[in-house]
Amino acid sequence: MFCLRLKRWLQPWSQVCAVSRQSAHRLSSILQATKLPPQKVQSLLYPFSKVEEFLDRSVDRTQFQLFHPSVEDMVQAEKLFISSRSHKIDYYSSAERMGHLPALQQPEMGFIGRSNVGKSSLIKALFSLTPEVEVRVSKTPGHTKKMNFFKVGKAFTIVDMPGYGYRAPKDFVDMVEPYLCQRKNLVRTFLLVDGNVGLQKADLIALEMCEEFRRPYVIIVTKIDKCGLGVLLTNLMNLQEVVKTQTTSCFPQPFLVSSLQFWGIHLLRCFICHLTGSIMLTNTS
Ligand SMILES: Nc1nc2c(ncn2[C@@H]2O[C@H](COP(=O)(O)OP(=O)(O)OP(=O)(O)O)[C@@H](O)[C@H]2O)c(=O)[nH]1
Ligand SMILES: [Mg+2]
Repeated sequence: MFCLRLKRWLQPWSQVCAVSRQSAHRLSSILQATKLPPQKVQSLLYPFSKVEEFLDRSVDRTQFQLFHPSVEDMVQAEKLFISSRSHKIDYYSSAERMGHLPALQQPEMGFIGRSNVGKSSLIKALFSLTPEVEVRVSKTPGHTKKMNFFKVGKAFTIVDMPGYGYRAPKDFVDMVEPYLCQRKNLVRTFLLVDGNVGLQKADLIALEMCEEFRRPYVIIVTKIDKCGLGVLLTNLMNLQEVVKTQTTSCFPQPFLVSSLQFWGIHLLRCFICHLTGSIMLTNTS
């Protein structure tokens, strides 16, 4: 029974992954995405819900409700990611240390993770409906050297951070730690973990740091188009065990994404809009 369900689910997974780069780009708009067959739409919009049934034994459902907004909520959220004259989305400024931080008051969302985990690519995917916003990505780890602030109208700011680990900037600790710990309008930290390799030592150190700051953070599992289902499930089970036993400030639901295939991007846009109070959810069941 388990294998049958697994097989059934594997099919849309591989099919959605098989879309070309060009047609994948069309999926960045929810109206286009919902034209796919229903099974594919589910995988694209709610990737965690699709794997959750295989993780049942490790998920403690008593503590929280899965973030599972309706498609209508996602449509509302998507509007915030489209630039207009009255709602300008743009790169705002960069900072190398606390003294350089922009004096913005609106809620901020900070993205951290190991070099090359896909932070900039994820932000680029979030802004894909406003392609004039330039977010630089690179195959070479250690590409992003400063904290880059992207202003989303008056609603919120998204902050792309340098990566930790391999080729991290020399002043990484002086730059990022005080920001994460002290920035008043930082509403959420998103800690990115590579779905293909799972939690690494450097990720556990970052997790410990987030715990120490006692500010709410959320784990995002990246590059899920790259990994087989078995690898992904193993890494997710390990992650959930760590979250359950070693964290108190971490949101229990990981967000699964592929920035190239747009898996989980619509859900994440909606979550960001929800966290920043930019939309009212119609349905959270
Ligand atoms: N297959 C796949 N590759 C991805 C995905 N996201 C990012 N990548 C690739 O991973 C590499 C690193 O991406 P970046 O977004 O620059 O990573 P980063 O975390 O910003 O890296 P630093 O700025 O160096 O810390 C690039 O070659 C991306 O194309 C994804 O969802 N799927
Ligand atoms: Mg980067």
